Amino acid sequence: MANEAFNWAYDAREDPEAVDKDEKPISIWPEDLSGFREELFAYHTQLLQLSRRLTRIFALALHLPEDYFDEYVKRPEAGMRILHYPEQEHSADEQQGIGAHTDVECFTIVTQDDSGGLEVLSKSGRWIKADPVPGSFVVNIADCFMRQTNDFFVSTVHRVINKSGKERYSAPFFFGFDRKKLLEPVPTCVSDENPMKYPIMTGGEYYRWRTNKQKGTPVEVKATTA
Ligand SMILES: O=C(O)CCC(=O)C(=O)O
Ligand SMILES: [Fe+2]
Repeated sequence: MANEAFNWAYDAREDPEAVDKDEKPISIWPEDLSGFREELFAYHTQLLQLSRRLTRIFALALHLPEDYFDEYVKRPEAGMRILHYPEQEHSADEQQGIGAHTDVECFTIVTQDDSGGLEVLSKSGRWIKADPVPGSFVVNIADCFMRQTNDFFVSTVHRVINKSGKERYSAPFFFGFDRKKLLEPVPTCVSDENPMKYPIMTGGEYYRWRTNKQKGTPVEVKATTA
């Protein structure tokens, strides 16, 4: 086994800025683990608020008004996963914890223990260790943000190989924009010389296309023209 995980999704009841507190939650939680949901959401809510702040910093970095993404993060996507990578006997060809991939949403905040094992692909095609630094996170750009910035921000290809000889724990937080909104290019990332490279669709349409693609089911998604 390469890893085992527990996943959960955004829950309006745990979002201090929720626009619709009555939105029905979708995640299923174990009933017999006292404090499990509460403890995880205490952390999740902090990361949610940090992510909203990060979108303001990203907006400034893109030479946009600071509040440019505020409308996109009123009802954000905010899935989280706690992962356990068992101690592994590894050989050269069978050492993957998670194979090379990019994440789907806007960006991912990764909390990891001190085992190491997360690697990111550099522009020159070399794997670089994203070694854990105490008190810091790894933040990876993901595909929706790459689309919206027309490749100005590039998704980080990453993988995990647990070579530590002990168990590894991590907790990625996947932050994305409101799925109902169009993944329109931000104005500072398109021009006559640099037209939009991607068909424009909502975050929800894109997500469905991506997850079906991963399952190997070919689907047609019609691009919505802005
Ligand atoms: O375990 C990690 O450090 C990263 C996990 C990851 O890339 C993922 O779950 O998408
Ligand atoms: Fe990932």
